[in-house]
Amino acid sequence: MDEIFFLKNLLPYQGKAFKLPAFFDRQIADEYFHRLHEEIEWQHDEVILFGKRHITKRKTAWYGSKPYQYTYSNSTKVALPFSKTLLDIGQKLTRETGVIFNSCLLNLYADGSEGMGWHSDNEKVLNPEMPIASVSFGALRKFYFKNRDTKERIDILLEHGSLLMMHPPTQEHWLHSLPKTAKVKEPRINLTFRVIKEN
Ligand SMILES: O=C(O)CCC(=O)C(=O)O
Ligand SMILES: [Fe+2]
Repeated sequence: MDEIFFLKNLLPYQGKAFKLPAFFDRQIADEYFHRLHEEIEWQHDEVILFGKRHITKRKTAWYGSKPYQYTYSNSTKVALPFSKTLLDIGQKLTRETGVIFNSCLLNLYADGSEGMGWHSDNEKVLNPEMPIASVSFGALRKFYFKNRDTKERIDILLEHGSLLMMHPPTQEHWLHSLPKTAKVKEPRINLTFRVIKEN
């Protein structure tokens, strides 16, 4: 699979991350934001922390080309079939990157009071040789990488209509997070297209 070779690697070592700030032009990105907002079966996540059930503010959804199961924080989701918009976006990703993504995790952040803590996308079900493609619509938000060993932090911005590609071995060495911020009052939708291992 080809990397987008003419872009600068955002990570100084132990990984590869590339950003296309305007993967979708403004008008198409607006249209996708609205379509996804309406079309996707958004649900609040249930997480169990120290034995206590919590409902997250952030809304999520899990889609795929097969009913793949996905487990995190003690809850298992079964993928819904790719919607029209997700198929369109997935096809464009395949045209531009050569990768066939078979699943997509979606997050809807109502405003800057919602974010995502430090983690890496290294679940066992994912094919570790394949990149993860992160597409963002809506509010401009900061996104951080942090190296597991050196703790070095790399700060980037994820624009409306942007694509962030994270290639192996990024997930092994770098955590990422979406920091909360009081400045952002608008919603944002993020899609991470992934490749689930086939047995
Ligand atoms: O919203 C984002 O940009 C990050 C989402 C993310 O890291 C994830 O879904 O694993
Ligand atoms: Fe992630």
